[in-house]
Amino acid sequence: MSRKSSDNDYSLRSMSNLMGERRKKVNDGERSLIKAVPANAATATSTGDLEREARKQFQQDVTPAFVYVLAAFSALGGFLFGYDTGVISGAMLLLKREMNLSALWQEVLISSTVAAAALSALAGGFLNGVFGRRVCILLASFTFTSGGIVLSVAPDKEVLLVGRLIVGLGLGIASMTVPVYIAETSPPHLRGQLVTVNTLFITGGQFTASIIDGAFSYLRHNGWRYMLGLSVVPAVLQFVGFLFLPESPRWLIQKGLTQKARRVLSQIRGNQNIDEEYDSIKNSIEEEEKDCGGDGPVIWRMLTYPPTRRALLVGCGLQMFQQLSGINTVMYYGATILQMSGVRDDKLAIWLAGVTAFTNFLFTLLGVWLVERVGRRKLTLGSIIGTCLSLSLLAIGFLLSAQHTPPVTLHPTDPSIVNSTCNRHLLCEPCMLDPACGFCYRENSTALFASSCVPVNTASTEKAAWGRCSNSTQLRVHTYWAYNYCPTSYSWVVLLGLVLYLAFFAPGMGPMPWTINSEIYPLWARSTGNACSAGVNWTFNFLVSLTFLHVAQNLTYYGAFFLYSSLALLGFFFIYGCLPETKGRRLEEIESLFDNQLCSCGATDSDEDRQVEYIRVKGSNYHLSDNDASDVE
Ligand SMILES: O[C@H]1[C@H](O)[C@@H](O)[C@H](O)[C@@H](O)[C@H]1O
Repeated sequence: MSRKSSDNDYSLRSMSNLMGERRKKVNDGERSLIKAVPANAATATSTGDLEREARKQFQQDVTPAFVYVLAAFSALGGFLFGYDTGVISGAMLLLKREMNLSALWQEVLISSTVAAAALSALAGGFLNGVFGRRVCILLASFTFTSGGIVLSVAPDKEVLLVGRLIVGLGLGIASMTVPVYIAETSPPHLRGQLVTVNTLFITGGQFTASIIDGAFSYLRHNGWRYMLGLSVVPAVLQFVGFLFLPESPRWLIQKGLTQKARRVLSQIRGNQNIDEEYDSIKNSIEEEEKDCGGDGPVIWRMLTYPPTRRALLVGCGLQMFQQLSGINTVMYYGATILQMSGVRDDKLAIWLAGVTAFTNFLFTLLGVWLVERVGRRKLTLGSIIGTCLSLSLLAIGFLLSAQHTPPVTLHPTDPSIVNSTCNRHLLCEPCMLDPACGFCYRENSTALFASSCVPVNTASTEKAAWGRCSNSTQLRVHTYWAYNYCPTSYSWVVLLGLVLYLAFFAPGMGPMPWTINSEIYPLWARSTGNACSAGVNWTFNFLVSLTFLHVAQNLTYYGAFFLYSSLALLGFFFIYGCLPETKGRRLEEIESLFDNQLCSCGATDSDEDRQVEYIRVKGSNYHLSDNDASDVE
C-alpha cells in the first residue's frame, strides 16, 4: 500500500511533465534542466529582475486565479459558520426582552443549532460520498438561506427554534464539506493555506456578527430580525456562485466521470500538464479499492483498516482538543469575562466582545501565513502549549479576583421571599456563583460600599428581584448589579490572559484541526472521516458551551479555566505523540504517514532530506530557492 518509495520518482516525473509542457512554450533559445539536490545544499542564487520575473511566471503558471475563486466561494460556508454561531449572543439580548424568553428557552435557542450541526455533520459524510462536494455546498447554502428567512420573519419562539435548527443543519454540512472541497481542488503547496482561509472566514464571520450585533443593538424593536436575517446575503451569494463552479475532480474520478474530471483538472491547473495528477488520483483509487476493499459501510472499513483507523483517531482527537481548550467559552461568554474586567455597560460589553472576535480573526490570519512556512505539526504544538499557559494565566486572574473578592456589607431581606439562599453569602464570589443571587453594590471613584447579595429577578437576570438593584433607572446612579461577575482590581490579568489565549489559539488550534482533517484520509474515507471529526467538534462544542456555567458554579471560574488548561496540556501530549507533518505532500501520499504505529512523535521515514529543485536556463542560469522547491511537486 505504501507509496513512499516512489515519492522521489513522482517528483521527478511530475517535474519532467511540467517541463514537457513548458518546453512547448519556450522560445528556441531556452533550455530546461531538472536537478535533484539535498534540501540543505547551498543554493547559489543570482537574484535580480530575471529571477524575480521567472518566479512570478512560474507561480502564475502553477496556480491559476480560478483556484482562489473556488476557495473564496467555498469559504463563504466558513463565514456563515462563524456568523450564525456568533450573531446569536447579541440577538439574544434583544430577543429575551421582546419575546420574554426564560433562561431555558435562551439555552435551547443557542444550543439547538450546535446540536443540529453535530447531527448533520455526520449525515454530511454520506451525502458527500453519494452526491458530491458541490451538491452538498449548494444544499448547505440553500439551507442557510431558508434558515435565515425563517429566523427573520419568526412570529414566536417556536418558529425561532425551527429556524435555528435549519441553520444548524446547514452548518454541519458546510463545516465538513468546505475544507474537503478546498483541499481537493488546491495544489499541494497552497493546500494548507487555502483550507486555513476557511477558518479565517469562520473567525471573520464571528467578527462581522459582533459588529452587526453592536450596530443593531440600538434598534430595540426588531433589531434581532436584521441580525439573524442578514446571513441570507452571503448564503445566496454562495449558492449562485456554486451553480457555476465545478465538482471536485477527485470525487468525479472516484465516480468514474473521467472526462468531466479531466476538464475540471485542466480548468483548475491552468496550463500545467494534468496527466500526472490525473493518473496519480486514479491509481490511488484503484490501489485503495484493492487494499482496503472489503464490504460493509465506510466507517466499518475505516475502523478495521489500521492506517485509516489511526488517521481517524488523530483527526477526531484534534477536533476534540480544539473544543476542550475552551475556545467557545471565550467566544460565547466573552462579554461576561469583559464585565469581570470592569466593563459594566451592556452595549460597551457587546462592542468589546467584538474586539475579542477581531483578535481571533487577526491571529487566524497569522495562521494562514505560518501554515506553509512552519508546517502543521509545529504550528499546532506551539499553539496548544501557548493556549495551555494562557488558560492558566486566565485562571490565575480569576483566582486573584476570588481571593480578593469584596465582602457583603448590607443584609437586607424581603419577607415576601422565603428560603432565599442569598442572605447567607458573606462575600461576592459565592453570591455571584449562586445562580439564584446577584451582587448589588455602590461605588465611588476609590471604593466599593453598601454591597448586598440579593435574589435575581426570575424573568430577567439583568436586575434583582427587589431592592435597589431591581429598577434599571436606579441602577444608573452609581448602583451596580453584578449577576455573573464580581468587581475586581485584577481585571488586567484576566484581560491579558484573554488576549494571549486568542493570540496563541487562533493561528494553530483554531484552524489546524480543520486543515489537517481535510488531508489525512484517503479518498474513499475522506467524506466519512471528515464527517466524524466535524461531528466530534460540534459535539464537544455543545458539551463545553452548555456546561461552562455549571462547571463555573461548581468549580468556580478559576477552577473551570484550570480544568481547560489541563485538558489543553493533555492535548499537547496527544499532538506531540501522534500528529505527523503533512505539509507539502500530495493528498494521495499522506495516507502512508499512518502506515506504521499510531504515535511516532512526529518522526517519519520520509525523504524529507531530499527536495527537487527546478532550474530553468534562459541565456543565464537562474533557479528557485529552497522555499520554492515545493511549488513544483
Ligand atoms: O476553528 C473554529 C474557530 O476557532 C472558531 O473561533 C470557533 O468558534 C470554532 O468552534 C472553531 O471550530
